[in-house]
This record gives sequence, structure tokens and C-alpha cells, in this order.
Amino acid sequence: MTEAPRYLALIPAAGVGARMAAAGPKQYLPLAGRPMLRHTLQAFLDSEAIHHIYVVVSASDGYIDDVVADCGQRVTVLRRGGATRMESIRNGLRAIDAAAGDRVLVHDAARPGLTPGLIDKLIAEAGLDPAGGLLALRVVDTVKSTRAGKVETTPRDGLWLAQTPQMFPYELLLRALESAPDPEAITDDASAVEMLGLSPRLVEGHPRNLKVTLPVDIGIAEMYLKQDSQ
Ligand SMILES: Nc1ccn([C@@H]2O[C@H](COP(=O)(O)OP(=O)(O)OP(=O)(O)O)[C@@H](O)[C@H]2O)c(=O)n1
Ligand SMILES: C[C@](O)(CO)[C@H](O)COP(=O)(O)O
Repeated sequence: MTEAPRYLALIPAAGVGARMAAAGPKQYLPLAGRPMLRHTLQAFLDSEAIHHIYVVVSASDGYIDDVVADCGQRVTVLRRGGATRMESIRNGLRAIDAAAGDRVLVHDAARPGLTPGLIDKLIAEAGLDPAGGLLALRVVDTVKSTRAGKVETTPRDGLWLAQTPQMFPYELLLRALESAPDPEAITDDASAVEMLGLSPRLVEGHPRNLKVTLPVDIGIAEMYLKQDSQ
């Protein structure tokens, strides 16, 4: 009988938040009374499917110890952040205690609206898929392109916006990131896996799982997080 895989979370949290332009890294901004990253961690702590949680931060990070102080033994901090998201993830994958069949769920620290329900849905629908899977949203607006030097409309049918978590067998993700022709140009983990000719499964996500990127996103994320505490 084949054993069920272990599910490990890997949270890249070594960015500087240039587009947020706050006084410090955006993953530590207070949202509904807690640092953003603490909300993100809570979704994984509340999912019984998650065996262990790894957080990748920069070597000089001065905030993380306070944030994980009450998280217990299921959280490990890796001070191995790189210059790009992909580099931070690659460094993290090389450092975690993972076996061949384990699945790794990579999730942005900057998506604090994730819920245990969304994690469990991703695992239920794609947990055993050999090509992995990710949460994503169907495009609901009309899409314009200016790439050809003029305005063109691209049919939205079949277009999705990638969210995280993005989940893959450990060995596959590491191989994909180590063999990608230009890993620094890749903006999500699934792209690296697609370059190996595989087709990760798309699982319908939720708007509350937005990536907090610009100052305007703070209020939206807080609205969802405050709803949870009512
Ligand atoms: N060198 C980097 C860059 C990003 N990230 C992480 O990757 C996630 C998604 O990246 P993004 O939202 O782009 O965050 P930043 O890189 O911090 O933002 P910006 O691009 O505006 O600087 C974030 O949780 C961020 O902390 C990381 O671990 N290491
Ligand atoms: C991985 C990601 O969250 C998918 O939407 C996103 O691409 C990462 O953020 P970035 O701003 O593109 O680095």
C-alpha cells in the first residue's frame, strides 16, 4: 500500500515590499491587530493536513523571532532569503527536511487572507497529482494588451490569475527551479514546472487570498481578516 504524502508549507518572506513603500518590509505591517505574516502562518497552523511549516526570511531580519514566538514546534525559520522570490524558495527547498514523496505548498507571506479551508481544498483536489497544482482565479474582466504597440483585446476565456499556495512533489519543484533557463525571470513556481512539459492542476481560489502588493490592498485584506474575527 502506498503511504499518503506529507504536506509541508514553505513561506517566502524575504521580500522588501518596494511597491508598498512602507517604512519596513510589508509582511510585518499590522493588519487587524497582528503582523501580516502571523495571519499567513495561522492558516497553515489551523490546517491539520500540514505536517510542518518553513518560513524563509533574510539573514538580517529583525522581526521574525517575535512573530513566530507563539507558533510552537511546527514552524521553522530559515534565514536564507535571496535576491528574488525564486531564489528564496530555491534556498528554502535545499534546507528543509523533506523526503522524495513529500508535497511542498509554497505560499507568499504577502497573502494573509488564505484560510485552512482553501489549503484543504487544494490538497483534496490536487494533492496526489504528479504535476502538482495551485489556487487560481478565473479572469472576469475584459483583458487588454499593449504589447503590439497598439491596444488589443485578448479573449479572457481560459485565462486565470495565479494565486498561492502552489503545491508540487518536493523533488519535482527542486528540479524545476534548478533547471529553469532563467529562474530569476520566473514569477511563480508553476511556471518552472510547466517548463518541464508538465501541466499543474488549477484549483479555484478566492478573492480574499489577494497578494498585498500596493498600499490600497491593505484595506481590502483587513476587511476580510476583520470579518473572520466577528
Ligand atoms: N527576494 C525575495 C522577494 C520576495 N519574496 C517573497 O515573495 C512573496 C511575493 O513577493 P512580492 O509580493 O513581490 O513581495 P516583495 O518582493 O516584497 O514586493 P515588491 O516586489 O513590491 O518589492 C512575498 O511574500 C515576499 O516576501 C522573498 O521571499 N524573497
Ligand atoms: C506567485 C504569485 O503570487 C502568483 O500570482 C506572484 O507572481 C508573486 O508575486 P510577484 O509580485 O510576481 O513577485
